[in-house]
Amino acid sequence: MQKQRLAVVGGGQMGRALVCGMLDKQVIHDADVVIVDHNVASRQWWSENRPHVEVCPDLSEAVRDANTVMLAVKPKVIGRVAQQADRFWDGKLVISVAAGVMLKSLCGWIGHQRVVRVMPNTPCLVGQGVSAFCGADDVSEQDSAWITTLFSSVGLAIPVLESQMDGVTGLSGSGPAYVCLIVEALADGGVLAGLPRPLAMKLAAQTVLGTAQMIAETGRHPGELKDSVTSPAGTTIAAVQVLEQNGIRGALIDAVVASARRSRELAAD
Ligand SMILES: NC(=O)C1=CN([C@@H]2O[C@H](COP(=O)(O)OP(=O)(O)OC[C@H]3O[C@@H](n4cnc5c(N)ncnc54)[C@H](OP(=O)(O)O)[C@@H]3O)[C@@H](O)[C@H]2O)C=CC1
Ligand SMILES: O=C(O)[C@@H]1CCC=N1
Repeated sequence: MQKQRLAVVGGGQMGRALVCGMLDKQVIHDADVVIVDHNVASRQWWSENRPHVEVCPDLSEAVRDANTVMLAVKPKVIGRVAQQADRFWDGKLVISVAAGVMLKSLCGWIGHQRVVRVMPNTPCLVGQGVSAFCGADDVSEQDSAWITTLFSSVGLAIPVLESQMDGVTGLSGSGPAYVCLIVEALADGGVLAGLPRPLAMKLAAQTVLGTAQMIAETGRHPGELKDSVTSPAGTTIAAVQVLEQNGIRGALIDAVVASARRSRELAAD
């Protein structure tokens, strides 16, 4: 395979989770990556935390030598970034991780169809992310294989239809925030019940981690696994009653749908 050089435009939250995760898994190496970020604080973060990765403020310089360019800037600026650099995209595979921004728009700005839209999530930082992707017309099998190699190094990489991208964004793209709220609230509950904060946080995070792993590894339905915790007249059913009275399932369903709706709106912004 041709040697890959990756330029990442936008070294913020998602750029960091992806690149640091990929570097840790050694699917890419320090010398093969350049981060482009106009934000001084962001460039400083890279210099302090990944001192061997090249960082620069200038898009043109970095893109020149890359054969893959990942755009990890906010949806409202991605059009400007893509058009600003339109003469650089020839011969390069372009990846966008921007929520809501459609392949049709990306290809129009970039001027070719070798473009992949990916919706990753922040647990890529620790190799436990999930990234859904779809490609435009000129993405080759070799390109798809490279995308799969890159993103499966930091979690699951799943090809989807573009029409599924808003739902993916609502569920797994935004999902780490919902889970963090849940972990934080569980820890608060532990503190209210008298546990020290560090112990409560450890118990909350490990309970979510272990339960997710149990669901993924056993393939058993979450309802069945919930029943296995719930003794007749026991502690768990008393808590489940409180959660149901407060509409936890409806709130989570509404949250996913609200994020998916916002993703659809971003396409039109
Ligand atoms: N965060 C997440 O969990 C996820 C995010 N995404 C997508 O990832 C993309 C990036 O999000 P996120 O990482 O959270 O955003 P951040 O704001 O954390 O990172 C973007 C970085 O790019 C910089 N930047 C903006 N414009 C330019 C430019 N023209 N040239 C160079 N650098 C630039 C920003 O600087 P400055 O702030 O000064 O403009 C910032 O440092 C978004 O499109 C989002 O939809 C997708 C999945 C999950
Ligand atoms: O909040 C956002 O818009 C981005 C996209 C998915 C997760 N974060």
